[in-house]
Amino acid sequence: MSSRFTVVPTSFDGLKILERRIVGDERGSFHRMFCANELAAAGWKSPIAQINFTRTTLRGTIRGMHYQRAPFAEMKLVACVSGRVLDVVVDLRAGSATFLKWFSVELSEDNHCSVLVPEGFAHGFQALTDDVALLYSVSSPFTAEAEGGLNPLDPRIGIDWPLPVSTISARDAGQPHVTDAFEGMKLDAA
Ligand SMILES: Cc1cn([C@H]2C[C@H](O)[C@@H](COP(=O)(O)OP(=O)(O)O[C@H]3O[C@H](C)C(=O)[C@H](O)[C@H]3O)O2)c(=O)[nH]c1=O
Repeated sequence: MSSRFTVVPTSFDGLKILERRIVGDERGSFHRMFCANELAAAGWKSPIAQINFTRTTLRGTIRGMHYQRAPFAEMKLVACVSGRVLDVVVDLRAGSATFLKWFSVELSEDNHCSVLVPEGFAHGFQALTDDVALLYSVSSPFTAEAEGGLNPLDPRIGIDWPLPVSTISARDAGQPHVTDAFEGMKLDAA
């Protein structure tokens, strides 16, 4: 069976864009959202621990930048199943050549792209249309006590959000800015 995904590497180690191949017929279309075999080859090495669905009502809303500290760090496979978002990740891996650098990709219902985010990244997005929905698989269960966050408007990270922020949670708006003391995530931390 031919591949159901085209895996596109990025300049960030382990961060991949997956283009889902659409199978269509007179009834409509079919595409695979996850495939253990193909995803293992792309770097997804763990069972799926959770699949999350979020709906965001207003264009311009930002959710993020969230991560879980080791040993609860998560891989994420993120897809937009309604509307359009700018999906953004920040590399928090201690010693990474792209430490504290950000990467963005547009995900939409129509472009059939997912982003495979390795452990050690903060993740967030901005809704580019009203009524966006994200469906994303994570490799580690939600662990509130291990949650961390970056301020999505932190000038030191410098994320270039395309729209004025329309809505942001108090929690996200109140996240601390990165200081010189921030050494990043040591993923082999016990
Ligand atoms: C992530 C998560 C949250 N929750 C609870 C915690 C809160 O009571 C409520 C909303 O959580 P939060 O405000 O963190 O939701 P988002 O702002 O959409 O956060 C998510 O969106 C950004 C973009 C991410 O990448 C993370 O996966 C995730 O943090 O759901 C759960 O019960 N289980 C979960 O797995």
